[in-house]
Amino acid sequence: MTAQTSSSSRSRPVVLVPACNKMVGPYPSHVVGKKYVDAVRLAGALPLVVPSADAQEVDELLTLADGVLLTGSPSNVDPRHFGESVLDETLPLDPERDAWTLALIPAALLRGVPLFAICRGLQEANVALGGSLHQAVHELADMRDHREPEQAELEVQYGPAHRVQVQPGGLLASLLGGATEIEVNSLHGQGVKQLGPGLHVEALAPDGLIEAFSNPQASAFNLFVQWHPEWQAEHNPVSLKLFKAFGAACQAYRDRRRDPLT
Ligand SMILES: N[C@@H](CCC(=O)NCCCC(=O)O)C(=O)O
Repeated sequence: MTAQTSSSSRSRPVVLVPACNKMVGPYPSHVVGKKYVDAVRLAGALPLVVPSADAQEVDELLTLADGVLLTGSPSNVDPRHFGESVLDETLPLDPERDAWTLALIPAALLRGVPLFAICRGLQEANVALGGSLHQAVHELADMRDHREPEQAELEVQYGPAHRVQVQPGGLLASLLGGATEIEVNSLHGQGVKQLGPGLHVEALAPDGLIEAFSNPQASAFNLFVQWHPEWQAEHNPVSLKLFKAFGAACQAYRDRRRDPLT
C-alpha cells in the first residue's frame, strides 16, 4: 500500500449537517441538535455543520462533502413549497433552511453523494423531489397521532411509539438483514401525503403512513426515515446498522474521490 492510499483510507469522510435557524435569546442563531452530530461520529464520519446557505452555494458546499445528513427539527417545511397555504400559523417554519436544503437534496442525489435524512429531513426531501405533505396527520380520519407527548420527559418522548412494516426487497430490509417489522419512536405532525415520483416506499406505519423511502434512481446510498434513529443510537441495534451503512457509503465515496483508480 502506498503512503497516499494508506492516508486516504485513514481519513474520515466529511458529512454536511445543515443547521436550523432560530432565536437564542435575542440572537438569530444556527442550531443543530448534538445527537445528530454524535450520530455522524458514530457512523465513523466527521460532522461539518453548515449554517444557512444560499441555493447558489450548494455546488460549492457539495465539493466539500462525502455525505449529507438532514436532521429533524421542530420547524415545519413551509406548505407553500408544495402548493398549499399554512393551516396552523402557530407552528414554526424555517424559511432559511428550506431555501437551500430544497436545492441541496436533488443536487446531492444527482452527484452521487450519500444522503441520510431524518424526520423533517424526510419531509423536506419528499417536497424537494416533487411530493407533498399532510400538515397535520393527527387530524386525518383513520390516522394515529404521530406527535410526541410534549410534557413527558425526553426518554418517553423518544421512546418506542409504534411498529413499522419494513417492505420486502428494499434497501431498509436489506440493511436490517430481512427484518419485516421494527419498533420506532415518533415525533412529528407533518407526514408524507403524495410521495415524490420515482421514490420507493421502504416502510409503513400501521395506519398506512409512509415511514421510510429511498430513491432507487440515485447512484449512492440514500435513505429517508420519519423516526429518530439518532436518539441514543449507540444502544439501538437498528440505528447502529443504519448509521454504519451510511458511514460506510460516505467512506467509499471519499476513497473513490481521493483515489479514483482504487
Ligand atoms: N416539525 C416537523 C418535523 C418533526 C421533527 O423533525 N421533529 C424533531 C424534533 C426535534 C429533534 O429531535 O431534532 C413535524 O412536526 O412533522
